[in-house]
Amino acid sequence: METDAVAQRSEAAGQVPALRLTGLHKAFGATVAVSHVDLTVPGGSFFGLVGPNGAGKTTALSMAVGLLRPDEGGSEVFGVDVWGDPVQARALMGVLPDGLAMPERLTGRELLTFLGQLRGIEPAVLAERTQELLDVMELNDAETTLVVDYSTGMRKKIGLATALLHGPRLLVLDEPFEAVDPVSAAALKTILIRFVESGGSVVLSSHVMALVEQLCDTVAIMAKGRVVAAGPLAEVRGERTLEQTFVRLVGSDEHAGRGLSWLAS
Ligand SMILES: Nc1ncnc2c1ncn2[C@@H]1O[C@H](COP(=O)(O)OP(=O)(O)OP(=O)(O)O)[C@@H](O)[C@H]1O
Repeated sequence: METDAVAQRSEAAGQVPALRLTGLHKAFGATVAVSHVDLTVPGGSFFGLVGPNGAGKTTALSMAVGLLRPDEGGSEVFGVDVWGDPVQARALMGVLPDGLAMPERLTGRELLTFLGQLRGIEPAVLAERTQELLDVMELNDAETTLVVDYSTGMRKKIGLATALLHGPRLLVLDEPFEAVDPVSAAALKTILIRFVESGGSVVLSSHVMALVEQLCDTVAIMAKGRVVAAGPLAEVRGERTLEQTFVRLVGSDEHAGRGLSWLAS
């Protein structure tokens, strides 16, 4: 299904999309990373963005949330222009970017407290949320560990905690499960499912098709900077698995299965 059809369907249902990208375009020199992408994430959906390495997922999500200025096009969060009204747009969303930059010489609790204070969250509410997030993310044992000394998976978890802290309506998560151990991943999945069940919307990018199939109700497949399929999961994959659909649309590597013969010799 074309993404315009998704937009028409959600508008017909009287819903403002959680995220709407229109004509987003970005080139780095001669490399077109994202090519005039239109994408609609319906409110209340659990949206998975998949694509091979270099497809443009991180670039598209960075522009969507206001971290990277597009060459052309725009992004709206619940109808709020991300570039026109960044303060309101940022209040509506929580973001887990790829390659997180955050104050690192703080413990997890100090980091959440500091960011919560910056966001003007009332002290008692902030203390309660911080404790709850550290509990749920199982970061309590690392009470005295500075974020700079966290493992990659722990950094993902504290990053997700900072994204959730102000109670956003939309979460935009770039590879949230990368390097996260299975036990922590199960906890993160539960948090995200609960978030969507309570009315929140999630957009996540991932390479792991099984995970996207398990969690997401709506998906988009990107390749070479373009969206090649988008819509409800069941419509995009049809009778196939998402992985089969992905390989069919994106194309398998013609070199796969051949070459490197010296490895077996
Ligand atoms: N800052 C940059 N400078 C130059 N080229 C860039 C920059 N950021 C991204 N690119 C290029 O843009 C293209 C898209 O990259 P992007 O990181 O958005 O893809 P991706 O789908 O997130 O990939 P991956 O799954 O490997 O993380 C790639 O060709 C990449 O090399």
